[in-house]
Amino acid sequence: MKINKPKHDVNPDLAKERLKCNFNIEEVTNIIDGGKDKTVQRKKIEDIALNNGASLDEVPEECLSIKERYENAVRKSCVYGNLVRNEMLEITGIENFESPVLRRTADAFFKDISPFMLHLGMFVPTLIGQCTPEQTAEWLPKALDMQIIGAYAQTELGHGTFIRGLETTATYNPEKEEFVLHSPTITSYKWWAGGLGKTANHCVVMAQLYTQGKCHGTHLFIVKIRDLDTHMPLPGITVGEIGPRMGFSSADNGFLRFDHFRIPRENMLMKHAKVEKDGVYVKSAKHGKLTYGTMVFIRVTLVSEMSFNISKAATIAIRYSAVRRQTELRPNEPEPQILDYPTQQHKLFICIATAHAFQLTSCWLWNTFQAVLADMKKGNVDTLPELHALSSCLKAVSTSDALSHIEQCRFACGGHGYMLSSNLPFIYSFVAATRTYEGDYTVLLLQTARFLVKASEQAEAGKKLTQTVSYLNRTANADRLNWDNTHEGIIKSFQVIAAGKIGQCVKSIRDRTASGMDYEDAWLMTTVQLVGAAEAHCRAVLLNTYWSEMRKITEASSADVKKVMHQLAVLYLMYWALEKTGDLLKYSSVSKKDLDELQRRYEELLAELRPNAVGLVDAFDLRDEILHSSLGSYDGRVYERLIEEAHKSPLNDEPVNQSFHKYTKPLMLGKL
Ligand SMILES: CCCCCCCCCCCCCCCCCC(=O)SCCNC(=O)CCNC(=O)[C@H](O)C(C)(C)COP(=O)(O)OP(=O)(O)OC[C@H]1O[C@@H](n2cnc3c(N)ncnc32)[C@H](O)[C@@H]1OP(=O)(O)O
Ligand SMILES: Cc1cc2nc3c(=O)[nH]c(=O)nc-3n(C[C@H](O)[C@H](O)[C@H](O)COP(=O)(O)OP(=O)(O)OC[C@H]3O[C@@H](n4cnc5c(N)ncnc54)[C@H](O)[C@@H]3O)c2cc1C
Repeated sequence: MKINKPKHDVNPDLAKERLKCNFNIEEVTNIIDGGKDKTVQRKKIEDIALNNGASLDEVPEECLSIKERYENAVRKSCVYGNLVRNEMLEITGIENFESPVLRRTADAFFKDISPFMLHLGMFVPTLIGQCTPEQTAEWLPKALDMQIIGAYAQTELGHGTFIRGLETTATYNPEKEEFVLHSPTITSYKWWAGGLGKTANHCVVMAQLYTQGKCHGTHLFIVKIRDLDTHMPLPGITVGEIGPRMGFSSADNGFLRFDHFRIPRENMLMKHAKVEKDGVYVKSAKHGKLTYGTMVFIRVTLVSEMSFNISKAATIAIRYSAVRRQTELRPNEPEPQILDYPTQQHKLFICIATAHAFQLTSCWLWNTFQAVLADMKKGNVDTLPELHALSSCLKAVSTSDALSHIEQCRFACGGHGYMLSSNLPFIYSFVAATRTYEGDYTVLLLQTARFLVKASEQAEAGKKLTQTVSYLNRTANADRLNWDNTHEGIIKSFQVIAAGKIGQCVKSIRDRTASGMDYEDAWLMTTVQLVGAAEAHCRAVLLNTYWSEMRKITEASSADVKKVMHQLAVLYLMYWALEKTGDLLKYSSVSKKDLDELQRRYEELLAELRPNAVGLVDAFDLRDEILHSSLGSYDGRVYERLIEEAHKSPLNDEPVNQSFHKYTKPLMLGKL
């Protein structure tokens, strides 16, 4: 496989690691990409992006002022957006405008984030999912052609989670066939929308719909907020940027206030519910929550996004750990590579396995999502609740796990991992936001818990359950599981843990209502357990899906690739079994001896994977331009790059900073 050729000699330790690798790296890359043809397509698109303007900034993004950072990001977004519409979409096809390949190439342009991300990430998907055919024909081509740039303005200052509590109003006036958008309170300011502050000229707005004197709940509207020529906010619109935050520093998250701002009736996105010209409201015939569709879509895509982010962090930390030597093991012997420490392997190899687990699970989830969409097209919404429960817990757990694994990657790089030039802090702060946005971790797990409690009651009543909860049919009344020290045994034990926890929640709610509490309070008092039960369910789904998809996808692989893919999946099962020993002891007959044996096998597995560690991250095939890391580049020139990056600091522009003469010297001379 052609890897981007390093300009410099490869660090000798890293070169030796590559010689140790005993499987075909390209074969694993093809598995990750979803097939050989997909790898070829990805590389073609990467070449287009990377050969046309994704050059590194002369001054690192992080050394610019807030304004400069934003302006630089807009400049690069325009180059990138132009390439997407003129060249890349021709290869992926318009229907795949949000392909992970495009997302991946964007990283070569932005260390942090593009102000256009929400345009492609949420505005366009909302048009695709929420418009009538006429509205699609009107808006979508303009959006894809970047004639209009949009944002997704749902969250308000006062409410993000509780969508039904949003306060922005859209009141229909049948005489003028217009909606009047209004922000009645300070808490009704739209807040957070990416790209809204300075970049977007349109946005999708979620507002409470009033017609014929009645509120019909939240609906979506497309709103032009700025003049297309002058970019000035239109009268009735107050819009701006919300200020510096933990990450997302090169984008413009925005606020927006409406003062009786009028839009035509046709600007309500009417695929599901409608307001007729005379003001009659026609509700969605299918399901009340279809306006939440873009959120479900993004939750589904975030699982693959998490795989990508973990693979970046793991590549950086593992290559660095092969180059870095520290501490004498024995007197007068060379210091070992830090990758030789089992504690380091414990921090890092799980990251490789998790990247694979999330990638395979995300493909499976994507197929499930497509199947539900196909059902809905035929008018059948029966499969939507399961998709909502699945996408909610997988979004919550994958973002949360990614965050802690990425943090471990930073710890694994010691002090140098704290440098922005390592890119680990950028990856961390980007992923930190994913745990909150598109549905907070706890809130989404509680959504899954609602579904699980109902499923458990149905299982109790002898009803046959759908696929992802069918284990409840087998395990609902099971006592402690007989521990079975096989891979399938571990997966089954996670299903029993989940079933046990869900059953315990149902019991707690029943006990509380029996003692006089109303259902809402009984539910509230049980929410700590409910979150735990939903997490346990998600672990069972992840373990089962990773294991079965890995076996399917490697059926035709070479023996060496089969072996290493199998080892990673076993590592994942064992890691989680050891993380959850308390649960295993509670819900299965596992003994101390069994757990000691599991620990020993886990440690042996780390040692078996050790020679392939660099090969495994090379298989992620992340080009240096995408990694943006002084510690993780293919050639391993870690120390040279750290020094080169240090020299780029604007503080090194002159030998003496003016503050010395202005402040420090007067202080030294007692003249302050
Ligand atoms: C140039 C660069 C190029 C880059 C390339 C592109 C890269 C793309 C990458 C992606 C980047 C994306 C960046 C995104 C940034 C963040 C955007 C946001 O945060 S946006 C803001 C995101 N904000 C959030 O995510 C807010 C989170 N909050 C929520 O989602 C909801 O308010 C709620 C779910 C918590 C409750 O809702 P509520 O209305 O109070 O509902 P109730 O509790 O009353 O439940 C009633 C029934 O409804 C059911 N049901 C509910 N939902 C759904 C559903 N979706 N479906 C089906 N059913 C659903 C529920 O189960 C229940 O059923 P049952 O039990 O009765 O049978
Ligand atoms: C970087 C970033 C980008 C964003 N981009 C956008 C965007 O483009 N468009 C947009 O519309 N929004 C966007 N958001 C907003 C985001 O979707 C919300 O912040 C998110 O949905 C969480 O809502 P909240 O802020 O209201 O948190 P809150 O709901 O106030 O959460 C605060 C705490 O309360 C807890 N909590 C809340 N409700 C419950 C409950 N029912 N049960 C138990 N605990 C609960 C939560 O678990 C959390 O610990 C963005 C946010 C961030 C950080």
